[in-house]
Amino acid sequence: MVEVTDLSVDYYQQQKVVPALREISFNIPRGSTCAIIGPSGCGKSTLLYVLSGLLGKFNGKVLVDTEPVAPLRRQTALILQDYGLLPRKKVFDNVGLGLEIRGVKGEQKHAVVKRVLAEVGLWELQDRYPSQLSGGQRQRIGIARALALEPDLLLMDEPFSSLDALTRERLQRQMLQIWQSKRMTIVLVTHSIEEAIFLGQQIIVMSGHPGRILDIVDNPRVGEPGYRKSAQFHTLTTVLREKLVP
Ligand SMILES: Nc1ncnc2c1ncn2[C@@H]1O[C@H](COP(=O)(O)OP(=O)(O)OP(=O)(O)O)[C@@H](O)[C@H]1O
Repeated sequence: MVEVTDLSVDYYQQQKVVPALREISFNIPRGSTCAIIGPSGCGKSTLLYVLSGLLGKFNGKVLVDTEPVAPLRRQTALILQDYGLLPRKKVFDNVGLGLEIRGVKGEQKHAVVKRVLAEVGLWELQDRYPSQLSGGQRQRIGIARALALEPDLLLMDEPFSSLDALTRERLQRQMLQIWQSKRMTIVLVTHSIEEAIFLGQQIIVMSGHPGRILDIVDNPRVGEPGYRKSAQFHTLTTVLREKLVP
């Protein structure tokens, strides 16, 4: 689904080159999950922006569903850290925003918004404004808005980082259920080793700035009942910690 070959990205700041990513190569099979983890500033968000098509200036080859990555690809959804909800629009309209932009209106829009809000368990909050929601609820609304577009590629930039530990675990479980029922391809940027292991069938470990790939770890037990409490989960936590903090 995603094929990245020799990707390098530079930013330019006051005529100085800021190297962000160097010689990144990996593949993500369709319908699988991938977590990207690495130290602050190593280029994780940059990598996600490239995959979303928002950042078009790069060297190397990036294919999404066998096509060169392009902006506004219809079936790619990006969830940013701040959820991107519009404060003056009610939950219903926030969730329906992407559909509106794509020309889906009226009854059809209503049915989709209702379905995805029910999927994240928040249909009853449809008339609230974002400021009237908890952080976890806002995040679920952000997820619902992405789901409304029926993405086959869901990109998430530290989606649960600002939440308390319990809410975070609950939303991780919910994300896993959504993935198990829909089997879209998910790419998740995270600072959390636990989150990477809980959600990423493939874990891309990046070095510090400029970001290179240190290792790609296979994690096939994602989604198995009781995985978080298993010995293998804990062993992998230690392995990843040693890679990140040698
Ligand atoms: N617009 C920009 N201009 C210049 N440099 C930038 C720009 N955006 C990001 N950078 C630099 O590129 C590098 C990668 O940034 P990026 O935000 O992708 O890292 P990150 O791994 O997501 O960081 P964090 O984990 O702290 O969110 C950093 O060193 C950052 O300072």
